[in-house]
Amino acid sequence: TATELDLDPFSADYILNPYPQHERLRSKAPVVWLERYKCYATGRYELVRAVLEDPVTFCSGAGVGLGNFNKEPPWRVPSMVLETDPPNHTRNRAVISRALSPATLRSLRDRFEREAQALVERVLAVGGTTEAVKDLGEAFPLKVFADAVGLREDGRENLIAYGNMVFNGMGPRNALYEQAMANADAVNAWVWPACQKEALAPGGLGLKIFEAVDSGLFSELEAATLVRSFLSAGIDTTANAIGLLLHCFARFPEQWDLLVGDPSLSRGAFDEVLRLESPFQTFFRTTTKDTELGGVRLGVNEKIMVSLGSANRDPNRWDAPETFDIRRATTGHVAFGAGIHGCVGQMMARLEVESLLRALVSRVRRVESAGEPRWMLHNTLRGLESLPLRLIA
Ligand SMILES: O=C(O)c1ccc(C2CC2)cc1
Repeated sequence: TATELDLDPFSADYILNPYPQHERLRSKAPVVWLERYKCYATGRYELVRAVLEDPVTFCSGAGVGLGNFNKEPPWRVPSMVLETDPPNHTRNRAVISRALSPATLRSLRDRFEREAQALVERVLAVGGTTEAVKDLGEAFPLKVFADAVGLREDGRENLIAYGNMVFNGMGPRNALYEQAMANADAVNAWVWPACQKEALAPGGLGLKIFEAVDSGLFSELEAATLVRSFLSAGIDTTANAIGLLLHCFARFPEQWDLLVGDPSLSRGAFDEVLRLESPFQTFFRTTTKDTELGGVRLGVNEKIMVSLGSANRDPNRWDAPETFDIRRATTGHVAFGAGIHGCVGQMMARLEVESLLRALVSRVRRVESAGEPRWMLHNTLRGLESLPLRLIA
């Protein structure tokens, strides 16, 4: 059976300084047993990929958090993409993938770039000091992505709260989970109506999903649930990624200089931020049979935690994994997951972040710290609670 490791990935100590813990996880054994959470865990790049790329042995239908839907009911109606397995997953994901087609993304680029430029000008107009998580990280996706989906303008702050419910809800029933769920009813009272056909603006991604209803593929309820996936996955993830990106450039100004000198490095820069910081830290899968991984025997219907954060810094896969190098060859990082559940919105995320990054690079010579950043305590996402910066034009 698996070697035990006394690790608490959901404790403040771990969250505030995860890297020594990742090293303990990788070096103890290929796969360990966390008695505290009664689940397996691995942080090794090769084994994380092996789990994510074998959805038959390691399924998503019992949830991708610590909670096992075979043992306890989920807090919300399961996602038709994230929390399903083939064949339903295949059919459902195709609808979302089609709505996020390259043609659709190309049609959004100008609007995203204009919004990014306007946002950067607003920050510079007040002297360049900014609370970057709120003013840039959250503000940008809440505007451009929510507009692209066709969401109502009022009440969009609920999307941040809902993302916290979705992602903290993937952890154990700890204080972070309970805090996130504190006003679940009020947040759900905004989110679910916002996913309905009559609430969605013409020409948006939301109504594209409802077109699949017209073709008899899905019910209205299913279409609304698919739209809910946009609201669940498309805001907090990107918001935290933007905060982490700005934090990286504030700490490594020579990398900013490189980018200012060659803005075409923007795409690689975003992927390197994702590899180094992994905004989405931990995923779970559930074993569908007795199996073995890395030579370790695993029982059936057990949860296994895969640490994306650890895999993206595994020294057996990456040279000098703790350095931030925007010219690094980042192909193969698992910040967007891997395999059939690999992030279906990653090209949207890249369009958003590159639009913002190019707007910043064209006007900002230096990204400087303007005070001590504060890390967010969160069961699943890695991000900053506060990031005071000064953008020097
Ligand atoms: O379909 C959903 O609701 C959904 C929620 C969260 C994610 C996380 C993994 C990025 C993905 C999908």
